[in-house]
Amino acid sequence: MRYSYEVPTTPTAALDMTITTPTAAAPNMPRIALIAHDKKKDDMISLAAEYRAFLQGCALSATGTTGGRLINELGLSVERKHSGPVGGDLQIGSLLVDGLIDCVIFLRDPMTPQPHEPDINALVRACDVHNIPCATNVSTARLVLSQLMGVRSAV
Ligand SMILES: O=C(CO)COP(=O)(O)O
Repeated sequence: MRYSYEVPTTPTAALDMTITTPTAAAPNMPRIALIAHDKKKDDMISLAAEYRAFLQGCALSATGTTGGRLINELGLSVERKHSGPVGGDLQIGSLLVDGLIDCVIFLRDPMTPQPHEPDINALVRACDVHNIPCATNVSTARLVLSQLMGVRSAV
């Protein structure tokens, strides 16, 4: 099977290398990573729109393309890492291992092979190793975000 993602021959020209710096998280501010595969990006935008008011009060990190859409379409403030296929998942994993992520919303596409499957597995494994909630579908994401919202409004 051929993957649809092709590594560009001139990386700086073809890859969006605009990486944003970390959002300073206030104490008790939930730090959430948002990642979606291409066929799940519309779902991510709908989900984030639904929880936009809450997410505006969170420190958000995202892989490149997902982050770009969250910024451009919803006006959210997002620390944007590289795109997933070129290491963005690993960058999110690194934040997580350093204790800088409280929750991962990772809308994976189970129907499409990904060229960076090992990176995806590494991130999900890191969530399990470090006992970080990882929602991989919209229903679970709603449960996790609603729970975080409830905890936050109870503080
Ligand atoms: O590939 C991804 C996750 O594995 C997502 O990366 P993008 O947000 O850059 O599309």
